[in-house]
Amino acid sequence: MLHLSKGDFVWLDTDAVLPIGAEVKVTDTGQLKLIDDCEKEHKISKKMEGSIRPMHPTSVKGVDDMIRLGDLNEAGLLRNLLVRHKEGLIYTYTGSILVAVNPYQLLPIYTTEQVHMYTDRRLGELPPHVFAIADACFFNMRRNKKNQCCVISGESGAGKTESTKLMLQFLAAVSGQHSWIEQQILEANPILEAFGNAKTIRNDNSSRFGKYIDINFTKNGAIEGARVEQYLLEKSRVCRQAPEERNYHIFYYMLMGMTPEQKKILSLGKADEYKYLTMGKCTTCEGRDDVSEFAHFRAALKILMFTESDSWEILKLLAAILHLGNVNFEGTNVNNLEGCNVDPKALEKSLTQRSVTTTRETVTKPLTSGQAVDGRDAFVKAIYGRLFIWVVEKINSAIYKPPEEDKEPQQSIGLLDIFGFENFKKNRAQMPP
Ligand SMILES: Nc1ncnc2c1ncn2[C@@H]1O[C@H](COP(=O)(O)OP(=O)(O)OP(=O)(O)O)[C@@H](O)[C@H]1O
Repeated sequence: MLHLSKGDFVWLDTDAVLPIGAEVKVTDTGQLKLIDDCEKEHKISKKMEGSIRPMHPTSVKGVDDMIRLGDLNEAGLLRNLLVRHKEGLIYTYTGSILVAVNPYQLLPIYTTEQVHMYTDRRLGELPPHVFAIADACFFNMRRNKKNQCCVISGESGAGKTESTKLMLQFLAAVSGQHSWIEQQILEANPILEAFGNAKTIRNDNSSRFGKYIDINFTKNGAIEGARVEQYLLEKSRVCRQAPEERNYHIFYYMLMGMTPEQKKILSLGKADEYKYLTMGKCTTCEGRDDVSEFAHFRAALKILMFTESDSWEILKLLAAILHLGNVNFEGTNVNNLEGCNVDPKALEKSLTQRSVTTTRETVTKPLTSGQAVDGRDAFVKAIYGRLFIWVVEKINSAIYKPPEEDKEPQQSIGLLDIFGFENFKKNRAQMPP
């Protein structure tokens, strides 16, 4: 039997998949016992002999670079993150990879002082931090004259979007210009999030698309422009949401934030009046203020050079989507053929009939109400998808400055936000072959 004394740390096999860390303590009667990392008590018995192993000293208090762990296995990595998280340390290195554990609270570690502190420092010189990674990208790009790419991955709600924004914030700060273009790049986020993020059961601000931001720098390291690429937007969300989930933020923003006059022109009411917004039986999101988010979104549109007319066209299109979602199709039976009706006539024709053109003739067939609903939803998803692409193109036209011919090639840092894996699986069908 392992000789144990008070204060020792061990790995303990339990029914769980992985061994758990435990500390040796003394009971009131002077016996030794184990308290595991989940605060569960275990009596020490002869039977346990095979299920206890000594813990390497590096795993006891944790290390800031997991390459240094003596117990370098899955349990060791997870315990290291746990120990550090309990101390409020959310960042840990594994070599040049940064692991971030979502703190779900605002920590005072992203201040201007922190930006200065992490600027021009070698990776590992200071405690692990997302700013250190951004600084390493910037430094390597400038010193080696090579483009850099940073991959930000994790499951939904892990903190990818926040980390991407923090990296952007750092790069904008160290680029040192504090110019219009930097503000424009930062303000592209609220627009992208309005159209591409939604409340899910795992994350109140879940990105439902993948994003690659390429930030271009002059040879002196000043931000010159950027380009956003989007991929695999979850279009099905526009027509359907799972319980307790919402449609894209933009719909709720506009219904809460538009003036009564604007809403009257577009015949809009409250969110709970629209089928497309109520599938998840959830139209509000605790902690999110749709009114102020809409104001921020409108301000960001102006910064990204969307005209008043652009903004109004967007709102009109979104209103049309909401109205279309409320169209009902009544099943009918004409000449023994199942069909459906809507009003007014023109809409009825386009949504309730299907035309097939052969080499010789065009045959028009009525759709059943189910087919009409599917057709309408497919149409709406296509419109929203096009709108999203258009918005991204418009953002790029404001922030992307193609390199001038006679100038040195631009250097760039790419930030790839690989969104939640379940999105990827859901949208794989939309991927090009
Ligand atoms: N560094 C951080 N500091 C404080 N809060 C954070 C941090 N990172 C994440 N959060 C919190 O966690 C929430 C979810 O994070 P985020 O949206 O970045 O996740 P995600 O990985 O992008 O998820 P998804 O794949 O669903 O888009 C944020 O809205 C924020 O409240």
